[in-house]
Amino acid sequence: MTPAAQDQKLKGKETISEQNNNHEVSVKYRVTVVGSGNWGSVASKLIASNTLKLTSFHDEVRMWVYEEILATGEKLTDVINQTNENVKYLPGIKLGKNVIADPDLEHSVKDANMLVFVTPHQFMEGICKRLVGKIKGDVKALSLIKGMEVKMEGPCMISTLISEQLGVNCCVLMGANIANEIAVEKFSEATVGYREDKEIAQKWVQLFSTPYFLVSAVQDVEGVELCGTLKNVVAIAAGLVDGLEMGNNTKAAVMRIGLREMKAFSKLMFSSVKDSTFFESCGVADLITTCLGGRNRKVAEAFARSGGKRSFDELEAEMLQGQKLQGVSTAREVYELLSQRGWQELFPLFTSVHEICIGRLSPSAIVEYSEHTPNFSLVEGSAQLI
Ligand SMILES: NC(=O)c1ccc[n+]([C@@H]2O[C@H](COP(=O)([O-])OP(=O)(O)OC[C@H]3O[C@@H](n4cnc5c(N)ncnc54)[C@H](O)[C@@H]3O)[C@@H](O)[C@H]2O)c1
Ligand SMILES: O=P(O)(O)OC[C@H](O)CO
Repeated sequence: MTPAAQDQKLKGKETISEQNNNHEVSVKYRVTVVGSGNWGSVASKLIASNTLKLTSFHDEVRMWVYEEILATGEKLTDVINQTNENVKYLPGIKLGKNVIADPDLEHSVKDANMLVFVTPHQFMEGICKRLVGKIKGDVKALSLIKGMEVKMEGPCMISTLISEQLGVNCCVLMGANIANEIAVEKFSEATVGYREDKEIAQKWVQLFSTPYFLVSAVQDVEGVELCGTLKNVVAIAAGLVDGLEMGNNTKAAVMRIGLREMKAFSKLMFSSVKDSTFFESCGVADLITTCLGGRNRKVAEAFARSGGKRSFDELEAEMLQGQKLQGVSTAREVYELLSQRGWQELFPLFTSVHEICIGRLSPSAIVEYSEHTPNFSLVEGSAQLI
């Protein structure tokens, strides 16, 4: 049964039982979105359109905003609540009157039983620390965050960070999802990754699905999350290729090699990762859209055009007006894991992206073969490891 049909059935039940003065619908979920950047704002809009329609959710969607003062001197939160628009991160789009911006993190989550996390990944450790002991006992979490942390024992996915620090079930939602396109309701797909509880995954599917946003669920949290995370490194490579004006064949080659490295790396880190996940929206589709139209690609192109003379930080600040890249830090994190294991040569694309980002190699090294630069043909070696 589709989520819409499920809810229709639920609504039917409620009407009938209301007439009988016997409510069958007892649980109403309250949703808070932690994060309000470009994707955070679009996610709030999607959710808010559904909570109005679905009887098992409270209408109001609370959105935690990392407060900032705009050039006008006004607080971003006040402007969002007055205009119903995130004028900084998603200008021109109405979020829905039932989206309430809240600058107080602890206050924004206190009544929620469904928490959607969508901030740049580097801020999540601090956010989780602040939330310990501040959320309800029965909370379910969903991470839309593409990124990971590196610990002594290996990669720590953001969903694991959330689960472990807050003691909650955490699913993920990733996909070919350039936020500005979904904001204007262009058709897209997404993948929910879940661990064991299919019912919880279906609740997330229901909360996000619209006729223009098709969501499906797969039982592979790490696979889905690693796809979303690692494609940002490949997007940097694609942007470098664009900046070097190498053309479509080269870009396609970089995408193919990148996909192989994504799969090999994911399966080496988590043996549970499924091959089929790479054919979902979170896999090959996200890789394609990011390499064609994402922010990582755009800034990497500018970096290559500057001959590597301008830093990613400088270009990010100039070109993205407060939005954040995830690919450069993810390349560093992946490199750390590869170095810990002595695997750099098995992942030449991931390795060279990091070395280019830090200025150790020139941007053109992404397509050069020499004894001093990583040899792409070795990518076959990484495939043999799995
Ligand atoms: N934008 C997209 O198209 C898109 C699509 C899918 C997934 N994602 C992923 O969603 C996540 C969030 O990205 P986004 O696009 O919503 O954000 P963004 O890059 O547009 O905006 C940056 C956000 O970080 C906030 N911020 C700045 N400093 C902070 C701090 N110290 N603590 C907490 N927050 C701070 C800003 O207020 C802003 O909300 C990322 O992991 C990204 O990869 C983005
Ligand atoms: O703009 P990017 O490069 O952060 O990519 C955006 C989304 O992840 C695409 O699905």
